[in-house]
Amino acid sequence: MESIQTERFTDRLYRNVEPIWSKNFHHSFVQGIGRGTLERELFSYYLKQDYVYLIEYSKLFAIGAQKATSIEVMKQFSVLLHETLHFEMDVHRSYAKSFGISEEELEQSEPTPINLAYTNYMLNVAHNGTLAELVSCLLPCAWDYWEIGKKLYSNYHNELETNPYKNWIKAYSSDEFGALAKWLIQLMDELTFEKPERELTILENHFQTTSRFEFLFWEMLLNQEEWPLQVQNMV
Ligand SMILES: Cc1ncc(CO)c(N)n1
Repeated sequence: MESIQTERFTDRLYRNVEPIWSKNFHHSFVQGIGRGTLERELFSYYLKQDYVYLIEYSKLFAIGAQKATSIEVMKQFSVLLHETLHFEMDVHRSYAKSFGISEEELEQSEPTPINLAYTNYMLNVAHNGTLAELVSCLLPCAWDYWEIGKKLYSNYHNELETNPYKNWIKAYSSDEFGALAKWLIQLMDELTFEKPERELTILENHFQTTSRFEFLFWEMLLNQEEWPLQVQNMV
């Protein structure tokens, strides 16, 4: 007799945001990274904005460890925190170094309104919501970047050696980065097992919202959407 495989919650999440993730992959900023044609100045801008994004994003892993109810889950969040601060942000730091941007300059980048809205949304949910809500917010960041990395690698691997962004593509398509995303997917399925629809809908909404923020982030980078009305600090 055939066993009936019920759909995992993360399959449903994936189906739900597929049109958004497809737009993310086809975004001209992302394709510019894949082809290696993205202007260096725009990539530098990305490095700075993404660096301050990652500082806030990595705090979600610390809050995840705090909200975990088992040592296994705590350990895994501490691995995610470590890997983000070291492995992932090292990619940014080494690109910045080769572009003549100091670590201090990276850290002091002023987040744009979209960047700030995105990290604040996630941190608000992380502080006030359940562990499942926290995971549903950060999952598109890890999972969609992995999808983008894998697809860029498979579409452009022939030209990779001459692509200035090859280390970025290699990092996000790597098995190491994939393993972190896969663990979060598995955790999402465990945390939602046999949960009522009313709770699942809330998670689905967070997942959609942060998937849309991913799109807005690429748009913001391409158009360099800064704050209006620049002000100077008084010294
Ligand atoms: C905006 C953004 N989303 C996701 C990731 C992947 O961690 C990243 N580096 N930046």
